Amino acid sequence: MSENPLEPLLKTLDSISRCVQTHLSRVFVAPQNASPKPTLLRPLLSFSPTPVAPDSTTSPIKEKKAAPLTKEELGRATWTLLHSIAAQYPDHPTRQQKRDVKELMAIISRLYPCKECADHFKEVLKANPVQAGSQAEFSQWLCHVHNVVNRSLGKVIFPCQRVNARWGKLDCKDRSCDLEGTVDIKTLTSHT
Ligand SMILES: Cc1cc2nc3c(=O)[nH]c(=O)nc-3n(C[C@H](O)[C@H](O)[C@H](O)COP(=O)(O)OP(=O)(O)OC[C@H]3O[C@@H](n4cnc5c(N)ncnc54)[C@H](O)[C@@H]3O)c2cc1C
Repeated sequence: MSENPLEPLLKTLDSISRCVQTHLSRVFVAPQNASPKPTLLRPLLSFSPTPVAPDSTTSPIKEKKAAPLTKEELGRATWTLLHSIAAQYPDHPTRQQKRDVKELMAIISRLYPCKECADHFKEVLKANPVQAGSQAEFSQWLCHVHNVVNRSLGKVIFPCQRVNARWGKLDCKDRSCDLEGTVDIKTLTSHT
């Protein structure tokens, strides 16, 4: 069996490291009867020939095992984005914002990464043209088309009067996430 030629050296360095660690812990760290945390006593440099597993209690990143998204996960994420856009949509959108929202729906119906869903959504849009004259109108329209998709999949119909309770404005400090729309002319005249 071939042995790593550096093995004896690594073992020696490891023993030295442990000796120094024990000595320093007696002199500097451990008061009488205290049981110091082992992590505090870990040597700054370890020469252990076997790799040390990362400490799961202190490692900040816990990666999810990579796996392709399912159609359902993609759907939930997309509806979350769309209902959040609707919740943040201004009460008095600009002409550009109205155009953008129509374009967004048209793009989703062409590029949504599930072909059968995209094709079905094209039909849904044809039968239900986008209504985005205000926040209330757009969020109700979106709720309705989501229900059309729900119905086609045999899912429960969502009560659209509860859409703002389910998808309220984002929790951003001082409403800093709100989109700016046009100035409300009625509000302006009532202040003059
Ligand atoms: C544009 C689009 C088209 C799709 N087309 C298809 C398709 O053809 N075939 C297919 O298999 N899948 C399709 N999907 C995916 C499908 O709609 C669901 O997202 C998926 O099946 C997961 O469903 P879910 O029950 O977890 O809740 P989802 O339908 O994803 O809803 C997420 C959450 O939104 C809330 N919600 C539900 N309904 C409404 C509503 N009407 N208004 C407001 N909030 C609501 C509920 O709290 C729910 O938990 C499509 C998704 C999108 C975005």
